[in-house]
Amino acid sequence: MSAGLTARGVVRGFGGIRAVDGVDLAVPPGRITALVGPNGVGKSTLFDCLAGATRPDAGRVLLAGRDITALPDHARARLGLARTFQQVAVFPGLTVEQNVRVGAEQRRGGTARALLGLPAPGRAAARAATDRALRLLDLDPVRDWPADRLPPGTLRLLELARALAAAPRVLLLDEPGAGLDLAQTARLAAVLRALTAEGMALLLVEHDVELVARLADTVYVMAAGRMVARGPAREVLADRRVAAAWGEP
Ligand SMILES: Nc1ncnc2c1ncn2[C@@H]1O[C@H](COP(=O)(O)OP(=O)(O)OP(=O)(O)O)[C@@H](O)[C@H]1O
Repeated sequence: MSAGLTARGVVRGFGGIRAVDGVDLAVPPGRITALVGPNGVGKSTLFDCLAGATRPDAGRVLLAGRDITALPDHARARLGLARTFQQVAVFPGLTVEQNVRVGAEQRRGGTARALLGLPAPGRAAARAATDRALRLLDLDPVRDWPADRLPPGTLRLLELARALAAAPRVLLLDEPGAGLDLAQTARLAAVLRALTAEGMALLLVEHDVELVARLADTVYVMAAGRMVARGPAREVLADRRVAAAWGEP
């Protein structure tokens, strides 16, 4: 049984297009895995199959050895899988702190308990998880701001903080570096390293080659729905064929 998240032979088509065409991928604990490739090669579709936003036509997705292929995204979240979105998704009317608190509540099944009219247990634990996530992403100074007043880079960090407050075992990040300034990128890199040191399994879909080179342990390269290369970041990124597939000169 392999820990972390694993895809085996995943296929997902749209009409006549096989967006993902029989893909294997491993996202092990304590490592940063990156998925790269030019636009339109199937990265987001594979990401959605892993996160549970869409179902594969064939193949399996395993979380810590358990087959989760048929589970919807919210059931996967309860098992310790969290994700962020390419188009940042936060609650604009809530404050930064309230947004992160939503993530912390998910970790305790708080939404289900609230629906049943039961008192929320472990309120202190949720508060502690919220505070930690806010601190990690340097969001304390803006914790009372409405989310819709944040600049794009800070919004992205907020989305990450909310995912982290749920204390996931596996975290899927869709373009986490997009829109960040240099200081925010450095903060992101430090946080992701710290999380993997604690044993979290991380997958990044990322266009920023420098960020991938700086962070990733293992890089997978997709082209036309298939994996065309995978291996240690330094080797894969130095490969000319990979640079060509990625659209580099
Ligand atoms: N909902 C959909 N309906 C029809 N076709 C789709 C759908 N989603 C993706 N596709 C097609 O599947 C292929 C793979 O798209 P996908 O978005 O997964 O690629 P990508 O590598 O993530 O691209 P990008 O880097 O631009 O996000 C493309 O040809 C795309 O047009």
